[in-house]
Amino acid sequence: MTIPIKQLKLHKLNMRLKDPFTTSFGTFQDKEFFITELIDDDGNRGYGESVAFSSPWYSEETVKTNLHVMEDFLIPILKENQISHPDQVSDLFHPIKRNNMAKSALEGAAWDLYAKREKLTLAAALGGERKQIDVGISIGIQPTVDDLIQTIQHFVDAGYKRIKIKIKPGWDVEVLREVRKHFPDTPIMADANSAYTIDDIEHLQQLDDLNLMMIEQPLEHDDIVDHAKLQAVMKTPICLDESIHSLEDTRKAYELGSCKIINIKIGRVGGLTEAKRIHDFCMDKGIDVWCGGMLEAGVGRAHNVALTTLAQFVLPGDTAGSSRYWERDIIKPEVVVENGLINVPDQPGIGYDIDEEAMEEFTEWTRVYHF
Ligand SMILES: O=C(O)CCC(=O)c1ccccc1C(=O)O
Ligand SMILES: [Mg+2]
Repeated sequence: MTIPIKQLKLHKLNMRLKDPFTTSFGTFQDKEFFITELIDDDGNRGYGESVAFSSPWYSEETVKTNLHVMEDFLIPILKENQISHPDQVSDLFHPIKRNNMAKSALEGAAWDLYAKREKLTLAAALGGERKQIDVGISIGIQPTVDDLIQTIQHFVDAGYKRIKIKIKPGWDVEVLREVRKHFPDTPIMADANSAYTIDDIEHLQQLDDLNLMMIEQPLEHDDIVDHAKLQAVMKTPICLDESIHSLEDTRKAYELGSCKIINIKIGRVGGLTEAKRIHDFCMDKGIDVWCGGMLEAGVGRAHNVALTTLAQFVLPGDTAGSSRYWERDIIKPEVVVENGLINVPDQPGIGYDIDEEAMEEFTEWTRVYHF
């Protein structure tokens, strides 16, 4: 049955992180993003969240390009076409090249609306069965090694099931050696966010002694060829993040042997439909996957929780509790981690309500599009 979409609301929000978060390419303090709200004739509301950052450091998309592409191309496509299932949104957006985070912000709202209309949890609508998901945490580059050790201790005590440490040239082998000394048995991985080149092979090979779960995106964002060369000479599994935008990218990385693990981010791959396709391919080929994060507020976090219920998400992801980044989140209840687990909500759709008061506090403006 056609989903009778009546309105789309685009809310522009701005939220300050509790603490700055530093990666090899820069520091985040404020997060600006869009909440998309699709409303049907029966008054159901589906929500999505955009994940592009303000600057094109992680990928070429930004908050402003997301707005441009949504307003000038994607929203008109949604207005001109009828859909009965969110998979069709992905097909309708296909002629627009890339801009995956803009696509995902709208496709996510269509998935939530669809699930609510069908009275299914988003997890069930996607085919997920887990009732609880394992969570890990991503720790930014710290001022000193002591700060890092203390921060790790804090999150280990809180129950997080694996610790991801951001690295960059000058903050890598020595730091990780020290960390390993303090935490001999903790599942630890490193994320370089593309900070190295193939000339660093010998340097990176030193990480093989540290029993890391994996090293994430050591080389250039668009270089699956050199990642294959690196994987061939390292026993530590390589995980690709920035390099994977689609099922096609996944297939090519698999055929080249560029990685053994894939970090699936819904926004980076253009939405839940493509994320699920990548998941299914990885399941078929025996590639382990986990769900990455983009410093999301509650709506995006809820989408990540739902996706992680799929069977091949066998490794703890980066979807921490709301309080890891936010003083106050925009959903009720907030996402809570206990003993390293998040309970998957059992209400229809994303399964969390919007905290309207919090939304108002963080909303800069709202635009309404009538269908
Ligand atoms: O906790 C999160 O949401 C993920 C944190 C993280 O590692 C990250 C944060 C900003 C940009 C890129 C990345 C990444 O996964 O590479
Ligand atoms: Mg990463």
